[in-house]
Amino acid sequence: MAQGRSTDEDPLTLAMAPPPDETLEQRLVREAAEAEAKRISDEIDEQIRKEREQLRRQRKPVKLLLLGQSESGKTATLKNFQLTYARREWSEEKAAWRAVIFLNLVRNVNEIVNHLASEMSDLPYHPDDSSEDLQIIRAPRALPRLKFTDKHRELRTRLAPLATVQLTLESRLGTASLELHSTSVNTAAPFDAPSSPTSTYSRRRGLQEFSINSSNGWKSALDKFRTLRNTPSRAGLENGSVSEEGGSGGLKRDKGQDSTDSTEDEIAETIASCREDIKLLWEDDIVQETLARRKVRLENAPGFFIADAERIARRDYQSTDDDVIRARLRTLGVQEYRFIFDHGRTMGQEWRLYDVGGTRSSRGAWYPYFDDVDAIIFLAPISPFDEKLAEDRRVNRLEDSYLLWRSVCACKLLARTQIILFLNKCDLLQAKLQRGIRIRDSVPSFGDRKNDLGTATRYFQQHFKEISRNNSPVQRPFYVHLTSVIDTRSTAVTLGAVEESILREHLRRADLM
Ligand SMILES: Nc1nc2c(ncn2[C@@H]2O[C@H](COP(=O)(O)OP(=O)(O)OP(=O)(O)O)[C@@H](O)[C@H]2O)c(=O)[nH]1
Ligand SMILES: [Mg+2]
Repeated sequence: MAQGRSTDEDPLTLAMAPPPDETLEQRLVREAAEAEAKRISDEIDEQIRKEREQLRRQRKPVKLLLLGQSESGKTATLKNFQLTYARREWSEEKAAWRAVIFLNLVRNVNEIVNHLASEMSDLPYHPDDSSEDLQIIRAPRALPRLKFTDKHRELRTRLAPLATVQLTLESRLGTASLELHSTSVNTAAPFDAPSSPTSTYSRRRGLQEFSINSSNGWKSALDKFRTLRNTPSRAGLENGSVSEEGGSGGLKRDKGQDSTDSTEDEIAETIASCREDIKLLWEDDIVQETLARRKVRLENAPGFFIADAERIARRDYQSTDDDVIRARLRTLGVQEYRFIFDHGRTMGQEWRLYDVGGTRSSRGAWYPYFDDVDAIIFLAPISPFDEKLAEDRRVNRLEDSYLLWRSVCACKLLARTQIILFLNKCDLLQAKLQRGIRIRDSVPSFGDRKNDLGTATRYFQQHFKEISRNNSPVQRPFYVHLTSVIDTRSTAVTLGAVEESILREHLRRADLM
């Protein structure tokens, strides 16, 4: 039976068997073809194995930490990620930002009304020294009194209800809606303190004070206003803030929801009834002169919406993408934001973004997040080269960013972590330079360089690069982007590059494990 074939062998085997009268030459050709077919089949198997492996590794979430001083644009960057890669969550959350936009608008109005009231009563004014943008402000000689009329008195009276609206919104939105105006922390990077027994104690205390808590972040602040009209039930991932109890700031209807909805409607109603007066106030020449004399530049401050009052102060106002990106609500503690990308190269991949509070007193809570993070986006706003920190008026904002950047680069735990620098608020920098503000007046080392955007960004970029080179424990590539993260289109392009670079690093790290 050695040569013979059993007649009950299956037809396929018989069909594939070499013909009994095969010549040597034919056999060689057949065997070569079979070897080639096997090679191709093995290659396909290997490809499938690799793809499976890749999928397995991709399933591990990509962890991204957003760092930078307060008002640097961390939350605005997070919103851009959401807008670009998680559109469903974005559209669910968008409506909830309406209350914040209302608060921002009402604050603009009340701030102006307060300045108007004290200028009308000739009260002495001590200007906010957070900006040194004083070169084009009034000459030292006494200026003639402004010619206020009944119109200004009436505007003040008719806009008075907005003071109550502000208080209602602040109490609803909680602590996050209030900016921090002082701190006892006087270092740029409190996570970096030497570990003496006292500092360990104070660090632990700091961590307790600022531990992640679902009840104090912007997400939970928004939850109170979240409108659930369109909220589908959410299986699987939820975005939410981490809490020690494992709670989530995700989409939950709280008991007060109905009353919240009606309060928000009433607020919209009150604001809408003031629409014409808000416009009159903002467009009034005497009011503008009052603000100029008092060195108030609302248009450069976060949450500037009064110029859009015509559109926003309406009962049926719905937040737009751009408004949400520009809305200002401070981040407290550390907010974890999870989502599965529905777009881009990493479609289907889970990302976890950590958005932190950036004031000096919040930075003590950052350290635990340095472990096991794939990448950091460090935001350094370069427009406030002539401004002071809100929480410590002695400290120049740019100087604070340099110190913070140095500590992050020098941190041993981050020695092998990819850090991507966003030199942010380039739009505001350009506006400042166009107004004739000279960098060298606040940054002497800038010297006689040209006072234009290109020269300035190159100069700042070089400075950050040197700090990284001189302080990183292990040499690391310097990734930098010039950004204005309120510009959603250009930011989407930047995030595309960032996504790719982080993913590459994520896969490389997974390979090492
Ligand atoms: N014009 C302009 N405004 C920006 C830019 N980036 C951020 N903003 C605005 O600046 C304000 C502060 O930005 P946030 O993203 O809230 O700052 P943050 O870093 O999260 O601040 P904290 O939560 O306090 O740490 C918001 O109103 C933003 O819309 C920018 O590039 N240009
Ligand atoms: Mg924030």
